[in-house]
Amino acid sequence: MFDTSVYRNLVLAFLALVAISQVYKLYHVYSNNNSQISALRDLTWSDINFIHTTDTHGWYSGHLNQKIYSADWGEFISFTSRLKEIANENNQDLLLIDSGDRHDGNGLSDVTVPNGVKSLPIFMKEDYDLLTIGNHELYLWENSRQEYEVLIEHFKGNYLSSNVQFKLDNGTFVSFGDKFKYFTTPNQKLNVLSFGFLFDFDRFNDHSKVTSIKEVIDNEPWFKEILKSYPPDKVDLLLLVTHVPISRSWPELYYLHTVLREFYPTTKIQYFGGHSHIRDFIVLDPNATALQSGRYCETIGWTSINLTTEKFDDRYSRTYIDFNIDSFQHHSKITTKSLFDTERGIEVSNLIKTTRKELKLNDPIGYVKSSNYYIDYVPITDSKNIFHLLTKKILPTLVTENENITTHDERIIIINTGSIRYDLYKGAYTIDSQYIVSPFENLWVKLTLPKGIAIQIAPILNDQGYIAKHLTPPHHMDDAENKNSLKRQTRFRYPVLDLTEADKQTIKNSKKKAKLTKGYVTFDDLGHDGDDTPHKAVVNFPIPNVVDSQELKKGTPNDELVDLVFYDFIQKDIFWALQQLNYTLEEDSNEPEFYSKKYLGTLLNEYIKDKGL
Ligand SMILES: O=c1ccn([C@@H]2O[C@H](COP(=O)(O)O)[C@@H](O)[C@H]2O)c(=O)[nH]1
Ligand SMILES: [Zn+2]
Ligand SMILES: [Zn+2]
Repeated sequence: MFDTSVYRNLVLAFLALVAISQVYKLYHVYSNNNSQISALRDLTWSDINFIHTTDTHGWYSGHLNQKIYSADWGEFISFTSRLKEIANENNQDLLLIDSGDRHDGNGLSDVTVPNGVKSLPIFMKEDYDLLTIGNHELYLWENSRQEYEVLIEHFKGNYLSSNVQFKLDNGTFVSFGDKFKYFTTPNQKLNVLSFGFLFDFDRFNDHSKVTSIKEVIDNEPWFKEILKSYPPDKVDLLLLVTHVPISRSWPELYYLHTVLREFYPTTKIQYFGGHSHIRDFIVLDPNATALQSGRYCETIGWTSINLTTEKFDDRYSRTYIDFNIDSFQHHSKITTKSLFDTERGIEVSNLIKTTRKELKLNDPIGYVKSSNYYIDYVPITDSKNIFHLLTKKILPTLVTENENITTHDERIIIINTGSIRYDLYKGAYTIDSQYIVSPFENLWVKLTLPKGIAIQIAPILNDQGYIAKHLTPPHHMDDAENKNSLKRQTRFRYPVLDLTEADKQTIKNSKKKAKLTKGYVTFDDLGHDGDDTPHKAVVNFPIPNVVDSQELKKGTPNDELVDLVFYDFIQKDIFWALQQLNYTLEEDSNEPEFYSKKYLGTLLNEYIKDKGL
């Protein structure tokens, strides 16, 4: 017989559990006293608030061996959902924005053909309000097609591109997404006019086209017509979602700004930038600022605007949020992980796990035992520098796959340092590590040159006079031109040249706090309190545009013929250097010959698998 009192007790016990869990939830949601995360700097909320990502390059699994960037895309989705809840409760607006470059740099995005097939559906689980295209969506046609057919289809009117076009099968060029968007924000009912721009990129595939911002403004009547049809009384805020560095040394946004100010003398303007992979915030004038939010899911950018205050100091805030769960929970004010996670966030985290398994991203190929190898935390000549490793050990293992070419006893191999994207960490080396270090599967090509000429190519490409923006690692782009504003650089540079006394004190203090983790210490136009987590600054040593591996014999004459091997990606630059040397190639050898398709990532794999590091 069924005993009703047992049933009643069970129901009561269940109800009691529900009640306890609700109280527990309320306590954790509203208490913010967790000592582990209380050292963080809080976000400043205002009328309108923004979460900005840029240059994610497929890092949706998070950084598996760096705790400070270890959250995954599912956790990011939970984070933004929690922030949206806060915004709605307070009748404020929160918009999510992405500035492009969504693949090339991680196994999750790059191991598939075409790359992005598995990672973009993960990226797309985030509800972006506005997004735009980066140059990495334009190197290869299949990536542009994917962008056009999958992303734009999914994000519909939120995908903005005012200066990039896609060529349809019938040969007509159409905009990548929409050229502009005029909308009203859900809570504050602000009228927003927005555009999407890419920097003046000239290496797009032949199914796409980039028109420079200047050309759009000067030669395409549609742009000014839009500005005229939305006069200042119809626009509370202009949003420029761009894949353009916001630095003052990059003129494109400043040209755009001058023109916008002719039409909107005092309207609030907010720029979002990308491409140079740094944290930065710039004040263009009292009513216009620009935010750039780093790279590789290391940073989430936050900015907020108070639209009514008279005081400039209260008008803007910006925060660079470290991509980890402590930061996310701190800013969401939810200290318990299980209460922080949303159903959708958990689903996406699970999707990442199963995709990684399917793509075998965690399977070890070999082990890096001896040391970490850094891009710029140690000087280029240090044995722990990755370029030292590549030029001394890895590149010499390259052999030609072309039986039909004549090779010579001596050889120089040149790589652009920008082709190496991240440090190589001690521990299991996987297919993921391969793409993290070296994602670009470019072809090796060869020229035959007199030794005296070949040895001068790398020094010419590294000469201060040659600002090879497309060769340099992205976050070093500003260095050459920005010598006078080193203190505004995203991390402390070495040597630090022109710091003020206050800056020096900050460095001293940050070094004193031994417990701080190493990471970004950002100097921007609002000071140096922008990083949500105070860090111990890391030192970044200078890196040249290119490095070379020289297999040369001592004493051979300068007119001895040698092989100069390089990626086809830098062919134009090699030819430019030859021109500087007044060297003319023989007519029958003025096209580089195919040398090998075994790109650097594969060479690194084979080396680690066979010999170990
Ligand atoms: O095939 C390629 C494509 C690109 N690179 C390097 O990447 C940067 C651009 O990276 P962003 O993320 O857009 O800043 C470019 O300057 C090259 O250094 C490459 O080496 N090979
Ligand atoms: Zn990028
Ligand atoms: Zn870019």
